[in-house]
Amino acid sequence: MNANEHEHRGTLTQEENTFDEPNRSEAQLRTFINSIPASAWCALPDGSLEFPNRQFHDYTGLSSEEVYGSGWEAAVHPDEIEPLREWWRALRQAGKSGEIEARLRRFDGEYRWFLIRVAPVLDEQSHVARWYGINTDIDDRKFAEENLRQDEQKFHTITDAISQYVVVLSPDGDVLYVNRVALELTGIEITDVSGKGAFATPFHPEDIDRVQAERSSAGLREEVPFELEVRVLLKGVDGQYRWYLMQYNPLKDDEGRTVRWYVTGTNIDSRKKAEERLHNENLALREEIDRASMFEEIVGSSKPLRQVLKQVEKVAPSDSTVLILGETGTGKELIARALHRRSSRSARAFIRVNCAAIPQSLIASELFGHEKGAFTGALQRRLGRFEAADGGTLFLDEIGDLPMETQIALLRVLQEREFERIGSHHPISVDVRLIAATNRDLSAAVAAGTFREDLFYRINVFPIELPPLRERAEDVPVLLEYFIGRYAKKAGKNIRHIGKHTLEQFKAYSWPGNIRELQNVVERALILSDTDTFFFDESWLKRQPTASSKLRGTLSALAEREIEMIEAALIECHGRISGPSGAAAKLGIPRQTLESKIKSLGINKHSLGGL
Ligand SMILES: Nc1ncnc2c1ncn2[C@@H]1O[C@H](COP(=O)(O)OP(=O)(O)OP(=O)(O)O)[C@@H](O)[C@H]1O
Repeated sequence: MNANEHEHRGTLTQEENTFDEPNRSEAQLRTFINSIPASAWCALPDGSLEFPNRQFHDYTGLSSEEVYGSGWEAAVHPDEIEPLREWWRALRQAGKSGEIEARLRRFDGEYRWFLIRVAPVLDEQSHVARWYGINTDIDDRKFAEENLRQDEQKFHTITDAISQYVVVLSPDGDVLYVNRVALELTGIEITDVSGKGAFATPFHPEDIDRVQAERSSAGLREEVPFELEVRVLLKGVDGQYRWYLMQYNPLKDDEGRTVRWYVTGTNIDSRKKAEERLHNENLALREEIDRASMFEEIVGSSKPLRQVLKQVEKVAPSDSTVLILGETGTGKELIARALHRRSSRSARAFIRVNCAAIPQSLIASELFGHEKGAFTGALQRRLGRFEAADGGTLFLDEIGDLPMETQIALLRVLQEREFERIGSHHPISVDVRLIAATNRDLSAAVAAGTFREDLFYRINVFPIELPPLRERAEDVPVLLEYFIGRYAKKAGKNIRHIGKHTLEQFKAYSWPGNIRELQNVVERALILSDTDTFFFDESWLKRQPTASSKLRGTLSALAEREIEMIEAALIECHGRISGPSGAAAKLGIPRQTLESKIKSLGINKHSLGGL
């Protein structure tokens, strides 16, 4: 095919047009055209009608003389004469085939719709030699189309009056119509959402894959009603998405084929938010139940404790980040809960994360959550503790144990108040008050390069230092009484007396495990006691004169601190050294190192393990 022929694709050359071969007579051609069961005609290169067939005459009722030249225009509906002339002129100029729809008057005066199709026949010089046309009656189709259009128009008028989000889809799910309410709510134009795949324009980017999968698998393919939940970006709510329930209903034709989908959207945002809140609160309640002991009061009236409580009262109602410092078992978590309870967030979740108890590789996902498939083993999307604490308080216990990369992520949340789930690029903003606690010396960790300085300054907004029990020995009797009361009740026993000597011993003891250690001693004593006088085995406090304690006078402050930390860890881990719940893991040092330190510092691990 040469270039010229390309240009005239859809036209016939004289060689191809068997009816124009020189050896065929004009009469034969006319006979043939007359036998075509449709209005057919032939026109000269200038467009003037040369020969209309019999059906043309029969339909229009016009004679040959009347239609020759441009006389045929008499059969054209007045509204279509101008567009038809224009189209015909353009076609002749271009020398190309074309088609147009127009109403033509029947012999009885009734107009019907026709599809007029024209093709030129070219001579050897590629000039138009003739135009051949055929007019096909499409009135029934046009009528059906018009009915449908009117029906749809009526439907649109009705749906526009409905104060609900309504969208009409094609059987494939392409948007055909969006009602006024939906357009106003989303602020989008119908042109933004019409066409393939554009249905998701106002949807939350995180929901699109799921919606697409639910629509095409279960939904549109099955051709039965279905519904899904999606977040929709609404105009005028400051870039916020709202949860909508989308209900899809198919409209079927007489043969049961789906011709349209009607989708209604209902705002379910408050229900979803309430569900989320409930979920958070459930989490918090579960934590509360797990740690029922946390409902107890803060016992003690020593000056150092009163000072702490004064600070709690001052800072609790503010949204400031609080850093609680203190040795293990001094009541840091108790104080964190007291801060939450006295804040305006008290009705919302208090979420605790023990950074030391979670394997380092999982801590980021625990805090920020992850998407399904974000890493091996991430079989489900999981919300992180930050999201769970939204509106409430997040308590990061043992913050000094946070790995470096999580420290960076945490710093970002504190600065920008947003984060991404692992495996997602979509930022999530949360409203969380942070309370952190540590028994480590964070400034030393900063100096040693294991804790970020910028994060330290971020969390050290309002530090509260809990004194160790040995510095508030005057609280020991009241704490002892308090724990005896509690555990006697639990053990079904009645303790009436505490010996003077017992009290003195308790007050003199250094309590490296602080209040937790005291609590454990009382619990153990109550289990064993069978009289109404509080009795305990003195060997339980024998740590005081152990080799480690004896050495204290001569050891440097650093070694003393080390001994305290190791002893406290051993008490907490019930004397266990290795394993995930052992003292080595708790201190974040290898087992062998801990073993050799215990030996070199002369710590008696056996006397510490029993509690
Ligand atoms: N002032 C107090 N009155 C009554 N009970 C207390 C007091 N302080 C601490 N406790 C109790 O002592 C135990 C240890 O307290 P908590 O867990 O708050 O200490 P912590 O400093 O957070 O310990 P760790 O550093 O090991 O996490 C808890 O059972 C707590 O209820």
